[in-house]
Amino acid sequence: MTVVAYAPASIGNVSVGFDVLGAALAPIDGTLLGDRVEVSAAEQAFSLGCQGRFAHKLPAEADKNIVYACYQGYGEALRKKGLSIKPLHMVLEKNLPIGSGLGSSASSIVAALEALNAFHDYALDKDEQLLLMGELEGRISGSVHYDNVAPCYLGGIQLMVEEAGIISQSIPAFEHWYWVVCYPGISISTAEARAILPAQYRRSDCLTYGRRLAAFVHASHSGQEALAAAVLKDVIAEPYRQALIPGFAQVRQHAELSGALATGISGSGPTVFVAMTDKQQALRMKEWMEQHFIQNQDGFCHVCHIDTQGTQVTGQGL
Ligand SMILES: Nc1ncnc2c1ncn2[C@@H]1O[C@H](COP(=O)(O)OP(=O)(O)OP(=O)(O)O)[C@@H](O)[C@H]1O
Ligand SMILES: N[C@@H](CCO)C(=O)O
Repeated sequence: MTVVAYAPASIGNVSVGFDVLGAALAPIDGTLLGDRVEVSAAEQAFSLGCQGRFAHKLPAEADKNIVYACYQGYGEALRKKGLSIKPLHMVLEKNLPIGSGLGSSASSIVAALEALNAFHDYALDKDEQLLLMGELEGRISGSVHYDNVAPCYLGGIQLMVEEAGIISQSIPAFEHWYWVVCYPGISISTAEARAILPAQYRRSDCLTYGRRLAAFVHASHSGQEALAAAVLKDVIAEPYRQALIPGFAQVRQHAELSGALATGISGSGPTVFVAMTDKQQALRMKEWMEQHFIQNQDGFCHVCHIDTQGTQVTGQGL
């Protein structure tokens, strides 16, 4: 038996919701922008293979790959239920660059756990899976935050609730918005991009953050597109992180002149997103970013819609 799971890239924070808002991405040209993991039956307890465009950037030792931690964490969760993990071989197809701001580790974690769970007849329920995904993501970035794993797993735009036994719930997305996402090719460590943020914020920033996030969620539910776009702004991370991203100010300036709804940093960067409503404008923005923002051969740009499905078990071999 062989199972393959795909898990999409995601935009953490979506500017207005630091650590509590995340959106899954689907390129409009049908490209699969996310990692895939294959699980198949084997003789020995565990082995891991890696392939794909960014496999050479993964840690050399298999036990340093987050997929190995997923195997261990999943086995532990099964043991707590009186079940045991089967002997298996895993293959990670690493399609997302590491330290990109596209939820690269989250994509590996979600694809690995979804494939493992499908391989074990869905022994864990969705909440158990999401809790485990958050814990594993926390091990890499230094703190548990679900804004990549939740949209990657569940799809859509997810709001982290983390109260009353609810981890995350989806909010409506403006279906006709185009999200132009551009990875310039350099890497930024999430842990380091978190370490440069202030430990405390001014009261006025806290009030602005709460007001804009509430307004965005309200506007999304009530279909007020202009209001949603107007409040897509970040006072928590962007003022401190934008200096880490060469060319960010120029992207924003060009996007504003090109009719963009908003520009922001995807997760902890360096990927930048530009939200637009016109497809031709979005395609032109992509071309401009390819020429002016990408720094090396690792960079890429996609025009995306919001991915509504989240992770998918495709059933085919890699
Ligand atoms: N399968 C994996 N995918 C991504 N990173 C991995 C994986 N396995 C181990 N790592 C390690 O985890 C760390 C990931 O760092 P970081 O959280 O900054 O990247 P990221 O998850 O790719 O970021 P982002 O969410 O911004 O895309 C790196 O040190 C990387 O070597
Ligand atoms: N919310 C996290 C996302 C990291 O991808 C951060 O901005 O640090």
